[in-house]
Amino acid sequence: MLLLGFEPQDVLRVVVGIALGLLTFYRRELSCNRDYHPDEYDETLFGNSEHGPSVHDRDRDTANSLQLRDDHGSQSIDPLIERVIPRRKSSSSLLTAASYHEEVMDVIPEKNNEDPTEELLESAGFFLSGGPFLHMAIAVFHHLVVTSFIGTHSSVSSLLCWFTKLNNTHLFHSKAPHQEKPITQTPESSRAGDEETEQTKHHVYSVAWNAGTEYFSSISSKLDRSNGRIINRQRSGGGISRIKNRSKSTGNLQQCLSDDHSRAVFREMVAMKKLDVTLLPSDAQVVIFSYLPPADVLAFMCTNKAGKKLLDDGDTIVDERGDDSGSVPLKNVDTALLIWKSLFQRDYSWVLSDWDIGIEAFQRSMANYESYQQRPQPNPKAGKVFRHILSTIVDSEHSTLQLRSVIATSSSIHPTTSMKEFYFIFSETWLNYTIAGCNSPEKCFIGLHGHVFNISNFVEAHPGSTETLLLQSGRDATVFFESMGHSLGARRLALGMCAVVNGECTRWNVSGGEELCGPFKLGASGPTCGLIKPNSISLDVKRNIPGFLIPRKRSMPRTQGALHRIRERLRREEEFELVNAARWGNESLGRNGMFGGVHVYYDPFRGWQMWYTDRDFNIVYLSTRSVCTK
Ligand code: HEM
Repeated sequence: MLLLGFEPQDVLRVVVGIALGLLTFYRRELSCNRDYHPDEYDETLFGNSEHGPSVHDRDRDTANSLQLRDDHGSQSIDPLIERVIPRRKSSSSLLTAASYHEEVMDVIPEKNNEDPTEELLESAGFFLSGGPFLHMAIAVFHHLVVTSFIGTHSSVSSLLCWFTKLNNTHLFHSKAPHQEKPITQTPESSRAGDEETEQTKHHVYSVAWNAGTEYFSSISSKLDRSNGRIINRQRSGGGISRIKNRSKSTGNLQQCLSDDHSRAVFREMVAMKKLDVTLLPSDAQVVIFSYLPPADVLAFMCTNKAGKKLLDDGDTIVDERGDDSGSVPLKNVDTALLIWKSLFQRDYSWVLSDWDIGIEAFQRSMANYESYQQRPQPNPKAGKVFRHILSTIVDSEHSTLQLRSVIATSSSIHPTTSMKEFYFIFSETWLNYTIAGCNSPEKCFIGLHGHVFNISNFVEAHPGSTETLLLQSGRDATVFFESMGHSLGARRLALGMCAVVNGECTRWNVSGGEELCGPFKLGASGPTCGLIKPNSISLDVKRNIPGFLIPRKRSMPRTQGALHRIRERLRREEEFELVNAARWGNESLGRNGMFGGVHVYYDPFRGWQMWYTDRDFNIVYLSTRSVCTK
């Protein structure tokens, strides 16, 4: 070795390397050759390899059964139910919730309850199995050869290079930063007829895109720094853990804005002319804001007067429309309305145009349109907002509703005068509005923690009785669900029935991965805001992670941030409407005239409504106003 030009310490390294390799091989033989005996499991439940499927087979079966989907796109849980419930029922007539729970918990593979010692052994086994050692040995060998034959300088760079390569392997995997492609063409620009207009528009959108990108990348870096400061202060016991807890799915920016320093940073950025979005043309502003989650739009609005003026359409709407054509001239005052309209279109409109349950709800809203039209018009501004909302829904790509005539002749049936307000009211009320009356065994939908679940295939197999579920379905039942203390198995079972996911009520970071939120998430329909179709790609990866949609254990209902004022107002109104509706139900229908009780919900197009199931199991919808004025 010395003759070949190797230094003594290099020789020593090689010897140590070989010794480690041998030790690894020996240790692996000793420790990793263990196997579990099937006796360790309860054979009465699982059988053994001779008499029944092994636990691994069962896990695989369960995973497969959870993947099955029915014709309507929701996952079918039949195989799981068939295997678990009837078997129990036949073996013992007394099916208690506890035994069912045990069985569901056993059948559904629980990944997170592995013995920590096993985990430790496993990782030690991996370390000693030679995986990392091989990379290291190659790097050292490369280093030695290059040191001896090429020279010290190039050797150092080659070693660095090797370690960089190592960094990119699965052992030290680091994700590339999120990068967006510049906009090349927009739907609007493709529609434009003449070339010149198209070029101008294209230019405007490029300017908008670049301004937006620059704007938000600078926010990101500043937030990164202020995040760093927050973490440091937390480490040094800076007593602001409250702020950390406040992080919502869209809350990075908001979270940082809770910090005085970050708020100042943000204000400073807005004050810099170069990054001032308020100075851009209005269609560029619409494009930029349509890439943001609503919480950040609100945060922007709160920074200064220009931001508020740009985004608050509450007081500025003036109905400029002279004819009934439905086309509204674009004025500066309309920018806020258009921004909130584009956010509504991005986040919620598909529910009313593409989801059959939502379409039915919307058609119900429109059914009494004539009678509403005859009412005196309280506010001419409301008519304009309503027309915009309708155009959003009808313009939707896959819309099945033909409501253009309604738009052309519509007047005020919608109680709000601001698109921003409508956006937030809808985000709070969509659930009870869309699934109202869906409480029959054939069409049974239920709301849990902000999401909608299609339990039609499960309702008859529910261990807590079919009637209990039917009584609580057709509305949000989180409180009832939680008060029964459902097990983790029950929660997992529900995941497969999810029909609409509320991006704001999910925990994107449950698996410990990065949080996809705030200004970092540029993209037309960011997964963190609005409603997401359960088959969306962004969800596929995470939806089966416990805790992502429904909390793993008994918890308060999940709510979305920044809506305290609206939520509080709706809650007070709901209490009042419920009392009135119950009184009306008792007086007019009596105890036997209905199944369950009278339920109320807020129709964002018509205000408070109520529904009940009559004696013949038909759903009856009524306006609270119409019954209370009788
Ligand atoms: C998607 C929705 C639901 C699913 C998947 C579900 C599933 C289950 C399961 C698997 C059990 C057995 C016990 C356990 O594992 O915790 C159970 C029990 C029960 N559930 Fe549900 N459930 C749902 C919604 C509801 C709702 C909304 C109610 C309304 C009150 C309800 C009431 C009950 C009752 C009363 C029991 C029996 C509890 C006992 O005997 O201790 N469930 N449910």
